[in-house]
Amino acid sequence: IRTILYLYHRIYMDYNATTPLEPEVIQAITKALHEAWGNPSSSYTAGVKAKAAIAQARENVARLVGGKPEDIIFTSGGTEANNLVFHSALEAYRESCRTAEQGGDSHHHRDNSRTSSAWPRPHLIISNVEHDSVRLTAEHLLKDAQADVTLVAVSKVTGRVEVEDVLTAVRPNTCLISIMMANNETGVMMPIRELCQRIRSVSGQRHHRILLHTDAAQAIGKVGVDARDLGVDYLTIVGHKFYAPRIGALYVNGPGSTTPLHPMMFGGGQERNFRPGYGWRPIPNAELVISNLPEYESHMLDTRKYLEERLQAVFGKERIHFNSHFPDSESLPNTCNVSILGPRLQGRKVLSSCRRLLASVGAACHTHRGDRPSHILLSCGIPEEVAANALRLSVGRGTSRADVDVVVEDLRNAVETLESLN
Ligand SMILES: Cc1ncc(COP(=O)(O)O)c(C=O)c1O
Ligand SMILES: O=C(O)CC[SeH]
Repeated sequence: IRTILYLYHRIYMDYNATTPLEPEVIQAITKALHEAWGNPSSSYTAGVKAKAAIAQARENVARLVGGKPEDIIFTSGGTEANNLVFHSALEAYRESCRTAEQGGDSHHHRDNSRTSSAWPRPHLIISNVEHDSVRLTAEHLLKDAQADVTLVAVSKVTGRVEVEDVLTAVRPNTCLISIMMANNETGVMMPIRELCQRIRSVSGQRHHRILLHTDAAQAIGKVGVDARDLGVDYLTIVGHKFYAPRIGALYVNGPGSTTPLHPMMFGGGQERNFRPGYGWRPIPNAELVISNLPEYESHMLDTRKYLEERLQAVFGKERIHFNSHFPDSESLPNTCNVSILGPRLQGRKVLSSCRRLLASVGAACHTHRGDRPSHILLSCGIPEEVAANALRLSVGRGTSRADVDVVVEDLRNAVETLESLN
């Protein structure tokens, strides 16, 4: 029975969409639910234990991203963290306008009106391959006439944002540049460190500070992430991408002092009033990544390379197009975006014909787009008929070469079935 079960259990290769909880994390959560259920503000044992669990988690997340515990603000997830960055950047811009209007006397009574019409609207710069929680936030602010927005197109040669293109987009009223650290569909990594260095080199003589944010959701747990080495002001952390609970956090370099941070909600003072309310707090899952990242990274890279070798061996190099291969770009170790060429092999059709493989054709939040090819791939210069056949295969810490063999055989059978249909 076990053999039959094994032969027919599914193989998950959609780790960029979300990850399962590590058993150790489930145990830690269960223990916390039994013992540290109190209100962290309460002085009795259950509350003291809850407060200690949060402090430990904060310390671990800070170590995970190269920050200090006081730099970590827990949120409900990456979407909230990204929205908090945009909200804070606009508030900071309005404050700098008000201060300038009052002759630079920041102690003058605050004029609570919005930025006077004398000042241009704040300007935001994002890439054209951002996650929807960045793209749609910027789109809303544009439609609501709260900000001007520039989408910097990724290079169709490298699949990544080029620093010069971002610099060219900078205006006197630019207040935020938000570029993701790694793309969730292609796995291509963006030149965040170089971008921050170049922007800071031109920021000195500006009236409006340019705040720098990277959404590191897809990078954490796969590659090393060091916010201070990158030089960002904000960095988004998403728990369910590295086997942690569905929570998020925002790294802020000195929240409310070095870097502006303005709450979107008001309440009981939690998170130093930057993000009040008792959401679920992560169990110190970050420790696993801190201790094991080199092994995780090398294992995922080995598995992905093996997957790519087997795909070419089974289908032939001429029938396989790797949509995540850009010669001059770094990419995540675990992501293989691949198209099996052929008029009947659209990605969704192939996946629905598979009996074992669980994967996606692109971002989970784009499933409403139906059979339209991914705009991310089209933005990277992938031809439409190739993008239509895309399969996003993202391996995890535990994906084995045996899993790869099963998946490639499953794909071979699916393609054979689809191509035999008249
Ligand atoms: C790149 C990226 N940013 C942000 C998010 C949103 O995070 P959350 O699902 O915690 O809101 C995700 C995943 O869903 C993501 O892949
Ligand atoms: O890329 C994914 O599937 C998660 C973000 Se929608």
